[in-house]
Amino acid sequence: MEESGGRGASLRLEVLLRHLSPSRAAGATLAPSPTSAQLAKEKYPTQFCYTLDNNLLSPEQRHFYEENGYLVIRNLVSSEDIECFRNEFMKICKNEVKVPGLVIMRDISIAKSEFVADQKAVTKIQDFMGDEELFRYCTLPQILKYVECIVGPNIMAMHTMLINKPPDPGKKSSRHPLHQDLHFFPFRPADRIVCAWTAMERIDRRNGCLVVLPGSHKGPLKQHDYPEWEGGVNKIYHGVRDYDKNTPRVHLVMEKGDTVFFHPLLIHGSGMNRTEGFRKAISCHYASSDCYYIDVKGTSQEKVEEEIQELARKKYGAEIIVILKDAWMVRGRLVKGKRINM
Ligand SMILES: CCCCCCCCCCCCCCCCC(=O)SCCNC(=O)CCNC(=O)[C@H](O)C(C)(C)COP(=O)(O)OP(=O)(O)OC[C@H]1O[C@@H](n2cnc3c(N)ncnc32)[C@H](O)[C@@H]1OP(=O)(O)O
Ligand SMILES: Nc1ncnc2c1ncn2[C@@H]1O[C@H](COP(=O)(O)OP(=O)(O)OP(=O)(O)O)[C@@H](O)[C@H]1O
Ligand SMILES: O=C(O)CCC(=O)C(=O)O
Ligand SMILES: [Fe+2]
Ligand SMILES: [Mg+2]
Repeated sequence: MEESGGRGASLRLEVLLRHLSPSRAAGATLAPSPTSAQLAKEKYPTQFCYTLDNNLLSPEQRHFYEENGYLVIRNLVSSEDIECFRNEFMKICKNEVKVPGLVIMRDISIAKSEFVADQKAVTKIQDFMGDEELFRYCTLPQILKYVECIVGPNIMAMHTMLINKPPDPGKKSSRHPLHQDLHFFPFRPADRIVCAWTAMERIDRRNGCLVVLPGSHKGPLKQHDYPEWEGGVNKIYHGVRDYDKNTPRVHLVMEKGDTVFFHPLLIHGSGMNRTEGFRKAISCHYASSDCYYIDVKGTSQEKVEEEIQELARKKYGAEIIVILKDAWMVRGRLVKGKRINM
């Protein structure tokens, strides 16, 4: 990285002074070194709108998220932590642990087959905020410090998932169609929402890595529908109806512990799992507690709300009228700062 001659010289002087006389170096004779936010603004003078001023992201990282809508941070979560999450997930699959509020999803190809208490039957668990061990993922300080650069100091964990993408049963149903997560969320503003997604093992094209359309977060929320896939589509796996097919797709190859932060309008999906293993990732969607709920009636999100309410009616009985806002209010958990609206 290039540094202006003046600043480089003053930094060297400061180091020298500190070396010679610590008390003098601490004095007010030298200008304070520029913050990371100041450096970013010098280097990229255009307006930032997807990130907040912070002292963590390098100017390059900040610019990358602004332009592409995602940022991969390598080796952010330790192997030890990931093994704890993996063990807890296995216990849940074996019914050794019961988690209040948990939603367990099985692949459509096995949804109607006989139940086995094994990870083979579980494609994804959602809403693990009732499991202290898994929820620890959402509170990891090294993740929250990146989240804070995007959503600010008051942070809610709104939606949690552990995805256990099964070996494809031969029908390509292990794919996740291209979508925008905001389609599922009745809160705004979108720029104060971010997903953290951590690979629990090496994930590449063979086992179905994330695929992103860089820059798509700058576009609007698009219409979503079930894709017309011959082998069937999982419940609520809506895909964007149309997108620019010429936009280059980027496959995010990630090692265990690598974490991607992405904007809720970023178009993304995942390919099929061609291996025999169950490829695992853990994720959390965060929002600023300053966000507000919107009424999705009359918008492209109306259908997804109806579909979720239909699921809730089946699960909890016909007399229950679930207000989407309330459903989110009870699931969200504060992880940093103050709880304001959410
Ligand atoms: C209180 C309200 C809150 C509701 C919470 C629901 C969450 C909503 C999603 C929010 C997502 C936001 C985050 C963005 C991320 C984007 C996504 O990942 S969206 C895609 C994920 N979608 C889901 O996970 C859907 C939510 N899943 C579920 O609700 C359930 O897993 C379920 C699919 C309804 C199945 O649950 P369950 O009731 O335990 O299952 P069964 O009783 O065995 O089956 C009921 C019925 O459903 C059929 N079925 C089961 N699995 C599938 C499947 N994968 N695909 C299609 N159909 C499935 C099953 O055959 C049964 O059918 P029947 O005809 O009634 O017999
Ligand atoms: N025919 C299709 N129609 C709609 N979406 C698709 C189609 N094929 C793949 N996708 C979606 O596009 C994204 C990336 O798919 P991609 O083609 O990169 O993966 P793949 O076909 O599983 O593997 P690869 O192309 O790397 O061999 C995924 O979200 C996938 O669900
Ligand atoms: O395949 C994955 O791990 C990610 C799926 C996804 O984008 C989602 O659940 O919202
Ligand atoms: Fe998603
Ligand atoms: Mg392909």
